Amino acid sequence: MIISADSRNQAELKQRHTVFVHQLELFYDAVKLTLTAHVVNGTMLLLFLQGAVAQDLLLGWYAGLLMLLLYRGYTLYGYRHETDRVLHARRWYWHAMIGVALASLVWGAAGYLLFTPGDLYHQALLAFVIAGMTAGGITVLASFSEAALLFISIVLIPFVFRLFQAGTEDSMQMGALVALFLLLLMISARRIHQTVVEGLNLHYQRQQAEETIIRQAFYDELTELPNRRMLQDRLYQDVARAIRHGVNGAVLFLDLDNFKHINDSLGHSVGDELLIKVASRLRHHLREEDTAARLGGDEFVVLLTDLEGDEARISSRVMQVADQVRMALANPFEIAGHELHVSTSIGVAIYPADAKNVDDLLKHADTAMYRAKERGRNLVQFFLPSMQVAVNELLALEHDLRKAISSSGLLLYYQPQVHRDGRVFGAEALLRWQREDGSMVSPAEFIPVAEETGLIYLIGGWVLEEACRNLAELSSMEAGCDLVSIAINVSPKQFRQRDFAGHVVATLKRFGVDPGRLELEVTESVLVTDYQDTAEKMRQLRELGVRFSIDDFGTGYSSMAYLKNLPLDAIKIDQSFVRDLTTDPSDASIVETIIVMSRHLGLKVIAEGVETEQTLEVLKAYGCDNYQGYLFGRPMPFEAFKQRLTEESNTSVDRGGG
Ligand SMILES: Nc1nc2c(ncn2[C@@H]2O[C@H](COP(=O)(O)O[C@H]3[C@@H](O)[C@H](n4cnc5c(=O)[nH]c(N)nc54)O[C@@H]3COP(=O)(O)O)[C@@H](O)[C@H]2O)c(=O)[nH]1
Repeated sequence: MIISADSRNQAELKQRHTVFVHQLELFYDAVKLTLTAHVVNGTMLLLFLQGAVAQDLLLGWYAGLLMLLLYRGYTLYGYRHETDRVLHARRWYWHAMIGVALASLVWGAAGYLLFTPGDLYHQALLAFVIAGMTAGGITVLASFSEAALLFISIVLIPFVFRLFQAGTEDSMQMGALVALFLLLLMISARRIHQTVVEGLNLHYQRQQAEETIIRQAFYDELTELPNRRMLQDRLYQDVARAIRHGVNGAVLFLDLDNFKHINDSLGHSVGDELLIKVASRLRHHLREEDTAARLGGDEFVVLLTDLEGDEARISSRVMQVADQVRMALANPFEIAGHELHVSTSIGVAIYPADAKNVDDLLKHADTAMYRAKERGRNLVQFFLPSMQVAVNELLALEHDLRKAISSSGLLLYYQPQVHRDGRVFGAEALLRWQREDGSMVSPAEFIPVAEETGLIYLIGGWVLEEACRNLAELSSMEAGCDLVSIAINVSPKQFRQRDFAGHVVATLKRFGVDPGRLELEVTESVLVTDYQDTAEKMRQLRELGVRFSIDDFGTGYSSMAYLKNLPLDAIKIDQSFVRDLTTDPSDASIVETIIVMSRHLGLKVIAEGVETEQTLEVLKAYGCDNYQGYLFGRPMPFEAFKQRLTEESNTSVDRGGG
């Protein structure tokens, strides 16, 4: 409330000052005309009153008039050459007022000193000239009512006084008329002044409204940098200019690597402040003719224009600027008591070489920026045509994947997990995408795309639901199947969803599934990022009975701390160690170590990718009791998996088991 009243006051003050500056402008614009009126009327008076007034007096008055003209000419010259009329407006106002006061004195003196008592003819001539001066005066002085009122009062009152003082009937009648004229002039002066000021206020408000419209349409509200529309416009013009003049330009696409983390952990106001400071550093490090724009979020674009020379020179110049910008943003930011460190990935596209079209240029620079991120962030990457091919393929994949999600193109396969005695105790649910032509796309190919595009939320939700639906169906089957559990893969992004645990619980409830039969496979990266949040979600689900296993163990961080502290049930030894177990002694010792360690920690261990009997024998010898791999069955459709369970159950009944 206080802030808005404050800013309203400031806006009013600004308006008043701007209107005042325009009033002054109008005043000085009229000075030339005023000087002409002084010369013409003064000279007429000199001629008319020749012989009727003492020569010395007349010439003395005329000399005074010329002095006045000199002063006003001098102030007009000074005002015209003033470099900051806004800042020094007050000073020029006082010069204007002094000029008006002096003019009033000169013409007031005319009415008083050049008055001819008893000579009605010359009195009328004097009245004629003075009336002309004052009537003209109220229009040219209308921008300042005080100036107009001062002028007409000081000029006319001594003249009226002399007319009444003369005492004749004619002069007194003329005095009354001039007094009436003075009154009318005062009223007119006020009205003209009001019209002028209202006009100036309206002009100011319209100008402000236009500026606001332009600002909102072409500038980013937060950072006040040009926005996407303005950038596109400038880029369009500069590409055309570059082609015409045979020069080059560069588009630098900037993305702050850890902005999302800062925004999420410290709040949006800190995030906003950071963006404002980034914008200010960008402005500071660029030449006047270059443009820094904000596209939205933490994405900025810098436009470097007029780059001349051969390809090598241009590239090295752009690299130099890009590195300067990157380093400028790498200096810590002090915001709300935090010292924030930001790194920036920059993608570069050169025009017209890389593209002549605005959209393509921005796309290419964006693609290069993504490549910089893939290469490890905090880097500058120039666009290469091969990148575009990869991007197009990726976009096509994303498009097809979206279609597959909405048209039941996704399937869930199950790969049996078996115990030492060959009994199936569970299965890993593995996603399959069957294209319309029947071909299968590997999850290894599309899960990363789904992660990148956010489609993983939809897909992960579908997998959970499908697995629960299948688990419910298994529970309703005859004896022998009800102990089987299903493990699903949970992607890091999916796990970090705010309501992930709630969603799992709701889905289990919806299908009436025992939580103890659901296992969530998470990778080591999930466990080490945002530890508190991960631990909380795991505990919440573990309390209900949901189990957790670490997938691909040994390929990531392999921190002992999380093995000890998090509610884990099983470790899955990555197939890359299992595959060469019988031939590679290092892999053999890694596998053996993991098995021994798991046993000590009270964790179940499952070996993935078991393909041969020899591998199985070694695993058994090391004490590993649970296996998954082609040796026991490839991932298969749910119906086939059910069939397998039924067959096993029958075999065990035949053998007298149960
Ligand atoms: N977030 C999700 N990720 C998923 C989901 N479904 C699968 N995936 C991940 O995709 C990756 C590739 O999976 P896939 O092609 O299905 O490969 C799995 C098995 O088929 C394969 N496997 C199993 N046994 C053997 C074997 O004996 N030899 C051999 N060469 N390959 C074998 O291993 C993959 C199992 O991987 P893992 O999850 O590490 O246990 C893979 O990373 C999946 O995780 C999903 O629904 N969500």
